[in-house]
Amino acid sequence: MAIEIENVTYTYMKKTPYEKDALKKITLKIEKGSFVAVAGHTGSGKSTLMQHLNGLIAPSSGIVKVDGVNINSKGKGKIKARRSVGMVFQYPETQLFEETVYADIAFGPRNFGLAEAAVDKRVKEAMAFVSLDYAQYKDVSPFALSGGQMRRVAIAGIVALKPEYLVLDEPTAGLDPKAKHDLLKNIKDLYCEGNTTIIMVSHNMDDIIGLAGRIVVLNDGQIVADGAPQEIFMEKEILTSAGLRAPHLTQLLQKINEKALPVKLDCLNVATAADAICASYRRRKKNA
Ligand SMILES: Nc1ncnc2c1ncn2[C@@H]1O[C@H](COP(=O)(O)OP(=O)(O)OP(=O)(O)O)[C@@H](O)[C@H]1O
Repeated sequence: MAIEIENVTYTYMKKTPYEKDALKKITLKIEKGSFVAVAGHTGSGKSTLMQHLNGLIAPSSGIVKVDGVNINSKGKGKIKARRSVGMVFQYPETQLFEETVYADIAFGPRNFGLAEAAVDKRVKEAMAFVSLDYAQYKDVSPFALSGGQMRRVAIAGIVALKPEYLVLDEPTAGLDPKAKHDLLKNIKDLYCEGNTTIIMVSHNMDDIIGLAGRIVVLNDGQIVADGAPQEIFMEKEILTSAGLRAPHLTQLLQKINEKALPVKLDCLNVATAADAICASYRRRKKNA
């Protein structure tokens, strides 16, 4: 089971002076159960690629399959396959439209034909996921909330659909540090529950470091790197040309390595980095 993108090309405004090849022969397989980050500079094609995953955009050429079904074909399985991919857009709060937080989050599950008791359960779970108190916020207008709270309502609306594949297009953009920290933690918890494959767009390697098991780097509509975070963070040239930087932890280890001690650079958290520094320091002392 996977999302498979095969030789996908997408051109905006074809046959006009503004024609733009946003994706150029992209081939990518996202296995069910994985957490994949998609990174790249602004305009590299990340959002365009994400919108292909649930059929919002059909490729100019190439194929997108979800669990083996071509989601742009005329076949029967297409709607079910598309529904298994939930999409949280960049600035999803612009898509809120109902009169209360409850109604907004309940809209999708109701539309899927769930009974009211099941809808209610989904709304409560989704609000807990985004850390919005049910009793306090359920009857509030989404438009009376802060930007960060509106974002959480919009994300809850997608989470309530329990998609098998959850696509998050820069979910932390514009959030304050606490809201960002909470949201990333909740995304991690959701992934750890084990039922959701996550594809998350981010410019920020510090957001990605503790989450994704794989990073795909886009540059000018093409995949320029694809691998485990430890491998990608070492690719200084590729990252720089894609307008990205290694996470602060990796940069710190690189500096220590250049200036003081030979340390392992592929540490993904502070605890393993501290162990690597201490081990190297002990070796040096022993050999002195
Ligand atoms: N509706 C559109 N019409 C014409 N060109 C577009 C349209 N949407 C995107 N583009 C162009 O396609 C290219 C890829 O855009 P896309 O939004 O996919 O990039 P991105 O990597 O998601 O950028 P960002 O990080 O700023 O969201 C850019 O050059 C952009 O200007």
